[in-house]
Amino acid sequence: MRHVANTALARLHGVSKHYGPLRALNGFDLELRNGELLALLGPNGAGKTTAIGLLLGLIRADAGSVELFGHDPQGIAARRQIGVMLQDAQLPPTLRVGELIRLTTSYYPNPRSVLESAELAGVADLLHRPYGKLSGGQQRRVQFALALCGRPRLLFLDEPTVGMDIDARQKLWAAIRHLIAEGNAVVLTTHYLEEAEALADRVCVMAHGRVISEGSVDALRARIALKRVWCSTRLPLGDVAAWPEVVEARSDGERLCLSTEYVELLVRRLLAEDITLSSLEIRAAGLSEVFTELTRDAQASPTMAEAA
Ligand SMILES: Nc1ncnc2c1ncn2[C@@H]1O[C@H](COP(=O)(O)OP(=O)(O)OP(=O)(O)O)[C@@H](O)[C@H]1O
Repeated sequence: MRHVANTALARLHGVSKHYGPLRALNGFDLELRNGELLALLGPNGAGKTTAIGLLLGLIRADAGSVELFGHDPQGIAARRQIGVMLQDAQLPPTLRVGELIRLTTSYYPNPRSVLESAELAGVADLLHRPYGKLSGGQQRRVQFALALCGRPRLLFLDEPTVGMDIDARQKLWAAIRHLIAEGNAVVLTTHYLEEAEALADRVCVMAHGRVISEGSVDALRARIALKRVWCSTRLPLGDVAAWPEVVEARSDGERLCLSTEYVELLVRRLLAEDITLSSLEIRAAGLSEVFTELTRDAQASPTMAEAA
């Protein structure tokens, strides 16, 4: 992992945000640090976009403090140091890609050239095309070019690879890595767990407006000590599921998948009780399984605040 300077570029502290009776953020804390990629994960409605909207000064918090480069996020000095790619970007459809990039660079004091921006985002071949005539994935790449063209110190990417095919996604990941290597910071929201695994220095899992876990991808995975033991066995699923070593048991039709904290004990017992046991495989939990387990408890929490 890269060395990441521990300097906060932006901060949400004790932030709450309501939409009517709905509490989107609830005493939420977040710090964005220099030179790091932070992935914000969480199920739909967790509050990721709301957190970004606050940092961008698009909405105001009901309580708590919000800082962007030490200032109010609505100040122009702070805004000139950020690049943004939101989910609901609305851009003039008749403008050509090159014109859009040129217009956006004009807001920044030290922008990249139009060509450099377009090349980094993989849209150099689209410069003369009207934005409205592009495919959804191409439009997302143009939005990425607009986010990076101002040479921002901090980029906000809200689900940047939605609608992109695998090739486009890989290219965008490479471009994001390039920006990080240049020393920029990125905050990324995503539903693609492999995206967080591929890019993130730090992962913050949100559910119901709160942080439920924060750390490196590895640390996150280590939080769930459970291992998965896969095997083909003639032992009935119901019997194995009742063993004290087994937390959860399921079958994919061919093999059993057993979740356990006690791998050695479980494997010993399996082999002792079924000498024909085969296709044995032990796996650590993937981030997607960790994510599901972390959010499961939070799902039970209420989303509606008491009427104010
Ligand atoms: N302008 C709004 N008016 C009313 N409710 C809103 C508004 N914006 C967001 N919400 C609600 O606030 C909660 C948090 O929404 P938010 O968009 O921040 O979640 P998210 O984690 O970004 O979700 P997703 O992954 O679906 O993009 C949701 O319940 C959402 O319906």
